[in-house]
Order: sequence, then C-alpha cells, then structure tokens
Amino acid sequence: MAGFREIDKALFPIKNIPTVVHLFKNQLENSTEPNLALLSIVVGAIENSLTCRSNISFQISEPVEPSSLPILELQAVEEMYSKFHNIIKGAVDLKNYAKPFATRDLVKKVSDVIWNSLTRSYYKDRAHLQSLYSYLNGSKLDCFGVAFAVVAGCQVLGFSDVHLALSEDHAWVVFGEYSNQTAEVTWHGKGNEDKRGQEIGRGVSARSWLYVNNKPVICTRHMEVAALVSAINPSLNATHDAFEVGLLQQELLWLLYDLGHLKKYPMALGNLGDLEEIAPKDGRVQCISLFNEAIQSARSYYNNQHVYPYTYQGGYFYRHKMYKEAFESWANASDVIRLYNYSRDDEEIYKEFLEIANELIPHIMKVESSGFSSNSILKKPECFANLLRFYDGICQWEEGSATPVLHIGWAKPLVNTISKFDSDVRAQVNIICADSDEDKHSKETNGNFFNNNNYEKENTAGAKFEEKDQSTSNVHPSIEALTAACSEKL
Ligand SMILES: CC1(C)CN=C(N2CCN(c3ncnc4sc(CC(F)F)cc34)CC2)S1
Repeated sequence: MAGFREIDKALFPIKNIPTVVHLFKNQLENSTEPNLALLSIVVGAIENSLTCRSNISFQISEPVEPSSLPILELQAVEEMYSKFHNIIKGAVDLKNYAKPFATRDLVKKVSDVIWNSLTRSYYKDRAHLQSLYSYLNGSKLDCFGVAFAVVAGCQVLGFSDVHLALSEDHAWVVFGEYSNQTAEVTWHGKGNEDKRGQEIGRGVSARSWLYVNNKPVICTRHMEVAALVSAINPSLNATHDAFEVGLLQQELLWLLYDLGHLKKYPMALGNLGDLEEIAPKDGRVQCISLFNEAIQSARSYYNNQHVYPYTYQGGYFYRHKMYKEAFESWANASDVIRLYNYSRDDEEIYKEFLEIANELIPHIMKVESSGFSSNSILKKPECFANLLRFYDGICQWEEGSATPVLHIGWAKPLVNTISKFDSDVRAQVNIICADSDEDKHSKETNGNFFNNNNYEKENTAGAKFEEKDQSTSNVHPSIEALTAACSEKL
C-alpha cells in the first residue's frame, strides 16, 4: 500500500482547512482507493493539537499563519504512517493468508495485533481516542477506533474486501468474495466479554437494536472516509468545541456529501445537519433538509430500522420550540424501536428514549401549560395522538423482551403528560385497530396503531379528525388503561 503520492505531498506542510479539504479531495477522487491510515493520521493530528492541551509530539510550533490550523509537517505524518505500516506488516506473515480475499483468521489476526498493542487499562469513553493518531501516539483507541484500525490495517495488507459495518452504537467488519462474511473485531459497552472473531449473532442479539435487525451501514472505502470524518470530535471540554475542528469536520462532510458518499449514511447526514444548525454555510441547504435526507436514506436503504434519524430531527424541532413536530419525530422513532426486543446491549438507545420521555416531554408540558393560548399543543389532538404512539412504541419494545424497559420512574411523567390534555381534545383521537399478532415484525406491515393521518372532519384547530368510534384498540394494555383512567378522572 503506497503512502502519499506526489500530488498529496505537494500540499504539505498543511497550514489551513482548505488544504486538508484538498488532500481529502485528491484521495477521494483519484483512481486507487483512499488511504484510510493516512487520512486518519492527518485529521487525528489536527484534532489532538487543537483539543488536547498537551500537544503530543509532532513538534507543533505555534501557528504562524493567520489561518486556524497548527502547521502539520509531511515528515511527521510519514513517520506515523510508516510506524502503522510496520506494526501491521511486521505482525502478519502474508504467506499464511492466500489472497485475494480475507479470511476470518486474517481479520482476527489483525484485530489481535491492534488489541494487544493497546494500553492495558484506560478510560475507554474519553474523547479523541478514535483516530490512528491516538493509536500511534498514545496506544489508545475507543470501540469505533479499534474497528476502524482493523479495516485500515487490512487495507495496508492489500485486502480490499474488508469493510466497516456500522450500526447506531457498534462497529464490526464484513469480508470475503461476496462481502457476506461478518466478524466482531472490537468490544461493546462496559463489562461485556468481547466477541472478537465471532460472526455477528443470529440469536437473540440479532433482534436487539444494537445490530439494527441486520441492516447496518456497510461502508465502501469512501464511506469509511466519511466514518472517520464523522468521528472527528471537536469538543474541547464539556461545554466548548474547538471552532476550527468543527469547521474542518463540516467542510469535509460537505465534500463527501457533494461526492455522493453520504447517500447511504444517515448518521453522517445527521452530523452534518447538527453542524449546519450551529454554523449554516452560505449557499447550502437548510439543516432541516439534511435531517429529512437522513430519514429518507434510512427508509430507502435500511428498511426504516434506524432510530437516530428521527431523534436528530426531533432534537432540532425541540431546540426550535417546534413541539408539535418534535412529537411526530419522536413517535416515528418509537415506531422503529417497537419492532425490536430490548436487550442489555441497548443501553444507549434506552437512555435516548428515557431522556425524551422523562426530561424533554415534561419540559414541554411545563412551558405549554403555563400559557392558555388556543394555539397551545394541549389543544391539538394530533399532539395527543403522537404522544400515545410514542409511549405505545416503548411499551411494545418491552413486550417479548427478556429485559424490562419501563419502571415506576416512567409512569409519573407519562400520566402527568397525558392528563394535561382535556377530555374533549382526547376524544378527537381515533385509535385505529391493528391485527393483534404475537410476532413483532409482522406488525410493521399492519400500519400504525395510532393512525393520526386518518381524519374525516374539520375541527377547530384546522386539523381533520374522525369522531372517535367505540372500537377498542389493542394498543399496549398500559396505554389503554391510562387513557381509560384519564377519562374516568376528568
Ligand atoms: C441524535 C443523536 C443523539 C445525536 N448524535 C448522535 N450520534 C450517533 C452516533 N454517531 C455516529 N455518527 C456517525 N457514524 C457512526 S458509527 C456509530 C457506532 C460506532 F460504534 F461506530 C456511531 C456513529 C454520531 C452521533 S445520535
């Protein structure tokens, strides 16, 4: 695997963001494949020098240029690249692995080389541990960083069939002549025995959100560049970002967007949307359309089995006080999770729903019930309908799962929220029956329980609602009990 070519070397020493973008453009547009190790070292070096107080070795001099980046010398990068190259080539005797396609043994061997060269114990969730710069200068990598390093290592060895597979909270690799082989190469979560070398489970874990019902993002080389750019972390500390690092990430994501490499990568589109919300670039689409593109991408390529596109969008609406829209996004997120079984590996998404249900929605209820405007969301039946759909999805997520989701801590905010809607508003919500069926996945074809798009009559709020008929629904018993309880109470 050759290192930089002459046209890349000519860009050094790197002093500003446009030059980094130019380097990535060269790597992404030329005929051979982009060099993952080199690009990860470059952005990792810049990120670390601007976010970590101790400017680790690469002889960083104070920026002399008016531009915003410390000067990055070619020699420093080449030394790091050849160090990575020598670690991998030195440890893997290619005579034992016939080409052209990788084998499980080869992938496991590369994973072992990375794994065994890491610092014995360190705080794994720390920021800035995702790049090869961190690996080569601090022998530390986070969960994603290990998976990325394995793919970069296989690229150095010439196995172009080994690619990164990404769920919303885990990473693994695919390989083989038909790219249909899978292997764990890193750990996940706290205190879980790693499953490195094993193929991705078809057992109970396959129904957990962690493996997105076998609809992960399967990266091309170019999408692996998008993953390393997405993994750039501009945070300086808990409250501040290093402005230049965020700008670099935003410019690189736009380059990848324009080249079409974000089309099948919903989270990268969401990341770009978040950056655009903070610092909108002239002549670019609104950030809300990026969140919509992420949702369309998940619906088109991943059978709508991803949650984050809806929480990116819901978070945006919430921050902009567009509460009716936020409820719809969160209800759509809940329609995704309802088809999964909750497992102990799903903590991250559990925390996401917990925060929405027990922090964000109660906050909205508080600020909305202070005023008495006729335009209040507390007067809108579709808001009530979407909240019920949101809660019902979480209840169904729990159904059939070995691990419970709900506990008493969920009930108080839940009842408090529902009881904020008057009976005349609640009465306008039509709960549509869906066929009751044990298997979760057959439900995704039966449509929603709360079909809040199925209205017949105009009502005062301008939306159209059917009068509630007497049909009982088979939503989760706890939701039905709650709505009944509210009716009795009022
Ligand atoms: C709506 C949110 C709470 C805001 N940020 C979210 N992110 C979700 C995770 N993020 C990601 N962004 C791009 N690619 C990946 S791959 C991956 C799994 C990891 F194990 F490899 C995570 C992730 C970025 C940040 S979801």
